[in-house]
Amino acid sequence: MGLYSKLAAALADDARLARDIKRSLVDGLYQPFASLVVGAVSGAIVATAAAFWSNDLAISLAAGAVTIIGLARVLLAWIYFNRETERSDRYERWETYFSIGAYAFAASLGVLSFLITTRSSNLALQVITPTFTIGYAAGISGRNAGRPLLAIGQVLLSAMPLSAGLLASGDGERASLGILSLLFAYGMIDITLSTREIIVSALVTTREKEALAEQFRAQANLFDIALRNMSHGLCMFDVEGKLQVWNEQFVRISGISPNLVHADASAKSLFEISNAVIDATVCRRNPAEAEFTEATNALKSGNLIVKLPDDRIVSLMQRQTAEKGSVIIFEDITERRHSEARIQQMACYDDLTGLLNRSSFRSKVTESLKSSSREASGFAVHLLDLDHFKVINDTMGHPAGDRLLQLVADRLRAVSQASQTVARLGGDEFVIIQHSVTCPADAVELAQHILQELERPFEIDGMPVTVGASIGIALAPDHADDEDKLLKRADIALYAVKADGRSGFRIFQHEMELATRARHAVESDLRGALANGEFELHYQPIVDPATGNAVSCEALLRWKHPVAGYIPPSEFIPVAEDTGLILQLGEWVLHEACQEARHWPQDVSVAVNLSPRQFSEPQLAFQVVRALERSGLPPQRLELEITESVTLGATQKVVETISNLRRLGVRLSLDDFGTGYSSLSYLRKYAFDKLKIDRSFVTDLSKTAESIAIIRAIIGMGRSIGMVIVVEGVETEAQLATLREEGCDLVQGYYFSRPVPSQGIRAMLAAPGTLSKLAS
Ligand SMILES: Nc1nc2c(ncn2[C@@H]2O[C@H](COP(=O)(O)O[C@H]3[C@@H](O)[C@H](n4cnc5c(=O)[nH]c(N)nc54)O[C@@H]3COP(=O)(O)O)[C@@H](O)[C@H]2O)c(=O)[nH]1
Repeated sequence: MGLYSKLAAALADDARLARDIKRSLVDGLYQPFASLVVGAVSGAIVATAAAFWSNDLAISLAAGAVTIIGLARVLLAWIYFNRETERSDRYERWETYFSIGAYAFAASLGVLSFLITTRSSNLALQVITPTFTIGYAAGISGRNAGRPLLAIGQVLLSAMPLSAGLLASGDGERASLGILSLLFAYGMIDITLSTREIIVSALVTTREKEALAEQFRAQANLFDIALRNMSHGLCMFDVEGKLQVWNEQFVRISGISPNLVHADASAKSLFEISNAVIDATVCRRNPAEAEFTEATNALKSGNLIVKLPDDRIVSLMQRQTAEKGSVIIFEDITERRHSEARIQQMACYDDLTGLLNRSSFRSKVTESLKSSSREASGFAVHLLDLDHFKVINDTMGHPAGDRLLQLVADRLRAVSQASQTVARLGGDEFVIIQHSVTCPADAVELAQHILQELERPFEIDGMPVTVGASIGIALAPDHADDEDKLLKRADIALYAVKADGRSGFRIFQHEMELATRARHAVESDLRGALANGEFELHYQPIVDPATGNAVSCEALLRWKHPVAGYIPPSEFIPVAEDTGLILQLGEWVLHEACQEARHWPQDVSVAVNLSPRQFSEPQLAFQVVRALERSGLPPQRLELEITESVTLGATQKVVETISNLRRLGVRLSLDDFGTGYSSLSYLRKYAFDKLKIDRSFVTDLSKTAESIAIIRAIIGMGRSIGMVIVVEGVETEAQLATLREEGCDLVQGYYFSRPVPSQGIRAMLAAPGTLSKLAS
């Protein structure tokens, strides 16, 4: 490539150079400072010598210029070194300043050489000055090669006048020196351009390296930040299992002393130091394998859970690196495990009793069904309901109710063997799965055992509390082969126990299901019966045995089913109570009875039965007022009959309802006395007007001496607290005679009349002779 093309290429390349490289090249012009000083001082020495020895004004002027310019350049360099910020921000300006000084110095040196070769005859000067100039040009071509135009300019400005002077001398030897000097300048320019290429490429390479190093440093820094700030522990092992990289979290999570964690520590030694053991609940253990080998194998499949000596649980996850090493991520999952266990506990167990809950029970039944079909063995489901739990809950408060449920759960746990499953389905409903039941007798035995255990009094708040239980039993696979059906059939059996008066157990029988279906049919028909006018009230007189006059009549509900005919209240009242229909029905009875009583003699009252469910209805007192208002019946002519179960579970609401009713002026009778708790304290507390002794005592009058004794005692007690005693179920003259002898206030029963429709009772009341004839 020719010199010109080289120069053009260099200049074009120069234009493309990045600013910082150009800045470095300009900076290079001022470096080293000493070289500038040496150049200026040597130039000044040569110039002084020339001025002194030549005794020529022009030479002296040129020598002065060399000296002054040289010194000015030193001053410029000094200023440059003292303006640190300015010199890098405004390097173009500093390049210009330097170029002016450099061109001026080269030109003055060239002029001095020209003048000496043409005007001085001093041999020493003719040697020293050109030599210095050529030396200067040679040095400058290398020193300033980074700025080629400047270096070439300096070479030309210093060497060309020297060549011109030598050529102009007319002397052949000097002329050849002049030509040599020209060739020298050409060579220097070529060297400048080549050197420039080397310098620039070195600078570019350095710059790229620095950029790479910076990039690497930034990445390393980011990596370090990421390592330090990750919540997980991390360590990286090389192909030989030697530690290469780790973070603080690794040290913290692994519990290994920090001074034992160092580069090249082996994975095996770290594992051993940590004293970690593989969590057997997660990994299948192979006792033959050493812990570390087993851990390594487990990690190969991706994940490993270990337990540390301080009971922390750590999860390890391994990834292989491209270099066949491995990166292991550590996570302390102790908290997560505990939360999972808590969630699991909450999902599967009943919070109050710690027994399995309904959903776990269902899964257990499913499991039991599967295993029973595999092993051809049977099992029993005992569905258990506490008797009168509501009463205890209402009277003693919910905390006491909760305590009772916990104590019941404890006893159930104690009676059931380890293989049996005990669960609480909700409220006071418990269930037990009894495994390996070969015959119904096995289930009977357990049910009896449970009942015995639950009959023993519990101690709550220092007080003995007695509850019974009812148990419905279904046998698998005989009664059902799916959990829904099994539970449903246990429930049907339980319902049968309750219908029989509770406190016992029954094993499911298919007839029970028929009864349940019939009950469901009643339930669905009952919903439309009121609207269809299928109900009517019959009335039964309550008679004064002394006069034979009816003092009141009890209203008794009858359902005239369009297909089934008369359905007795014992069949539909419990269904109406369960479904809540009793609330509407009860209101209708109240209205109907009050309206009817308006047609009776004024001294005859009407007695209306109220179900316990009606008492939980805040509107009851209002309904009574409305019935009285609409019928115009005076409140004193209305008697409300309630059973003991209402008073037993007396909540504040019930107490308020009873006192509201009393304030209205209506009278209250306690019905079926003697069949329940027969508590004297209730009689006093609610100040009933009447007490009705249950008809079962009258039935037994002729059979047991006890019945008469009880009736006598109740009559005596009632009298003492000013209550009217009514005895129900009088069917014979003999019974009437006995009761009259005992001083019974009022009697009721078939002996006088069965319950009759309104026309019948009206006729009876209009002709009192009918009843008195019987009474006499
Ligand atoms: N909440 C409501 N309950 C009601 C209502 N109407 C009735 N009932 C309750 O239904 C139960 C059964 O009643 P019923 O079949 O009508 O039987 C009553 C009488 O017929 C019967 N009785 C009367 N005298 C005799 C007799 O000499 N022998 C005999 N075997 N039975 C007789 O007793 C029933 C009345 O009992 P009681 O209520 O205890 O006074 C029954 O519990 C009714 O309370 C209603 O409208 N609401």
